[in-house]
Amino acid sequence: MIPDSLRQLLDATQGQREAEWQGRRVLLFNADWGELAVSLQGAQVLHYLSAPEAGRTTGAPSVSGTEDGWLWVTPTPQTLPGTIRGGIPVCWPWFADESPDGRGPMHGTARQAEWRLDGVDEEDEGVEVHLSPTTRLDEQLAPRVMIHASARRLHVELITEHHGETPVKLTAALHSYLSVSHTHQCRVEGLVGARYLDKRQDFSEAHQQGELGVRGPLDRIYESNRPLVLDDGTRRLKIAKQGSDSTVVWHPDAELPGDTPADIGHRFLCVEAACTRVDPVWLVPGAQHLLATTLTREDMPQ
Ligand SMILES: O=P(O)(O)OC[C@H]1O[C@@H](O)[C@H](O)[C@@H](O)[C@@H]1O
Repeated sequence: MIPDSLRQLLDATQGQREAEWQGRRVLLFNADWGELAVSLQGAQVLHYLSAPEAGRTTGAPSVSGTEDGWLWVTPTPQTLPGTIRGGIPVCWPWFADESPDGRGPMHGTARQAEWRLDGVDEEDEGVEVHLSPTTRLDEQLAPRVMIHASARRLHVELITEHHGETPVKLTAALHSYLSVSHTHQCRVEGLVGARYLDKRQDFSEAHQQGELGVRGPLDRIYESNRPLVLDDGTRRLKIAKQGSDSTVVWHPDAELPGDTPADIGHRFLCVEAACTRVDPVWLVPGAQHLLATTLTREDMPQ
């Protein structure tokens, strides 16, 4: 689900360019393999659409589906220095309110920060984009983001390197806002039997009974590293991940945040590759951690 203003910028793009959207610098790609938009605020993917869905000829048969893309992004984000709700926010160096002193901003400082483009490697089959923050966000840890988009998949990596002297606890998330026909049509397959903490019930513990059907507000941390399928009745999106034993599933249902217009508030579901209080990473000096998410369409010919 792409805002009209971003759609217009992409339609006016041939190949690669930088533009301004909602006061942020954005990298835009409109190529034979598909479309990609990335905000330099937060190194945040805002939009991805594969070529077969856009009806382009890449050798792959075209498939039905919304031409809106796989991600949802609000058309009315907070003004700067506020953040953009949607796409794939990078939550780092902590998830939710798990900052070391408990007082840091929700989901860390990376998504608000300015990032720089370190390199773009574009080929006929797709593009690889490398980003790092323009300022130091942590005393000991340094993040990098790599985004790879091609005709059939979107892959995002968050790499954390430890350049300091003492072990550091890291929590993080790739907080994907996935575009869906309606939240209440969604089924998330692959969590059967998984233990979860229910944030809406004061982190009470439970186990997933049957496949997860979304029918109301949800804020859960599942202890799971399994690949999932999100089926919204119109497409089956496969969500795989690396370096993560927490899967967060979130939608506020009717309690929509102020930056989310009511008419599109049920057009997303967050399914997040995360490291949370369930599986914090203890990084030692010299070590690095890779958190990654890979989206493909299960119902698209490979
Ligand atoms: O509004 P934010 O800061 O983007 O957070 C949205 C949600 O993100 C989810 O990851 C959390 O589990 C929720 O508790 C939170 O409300």
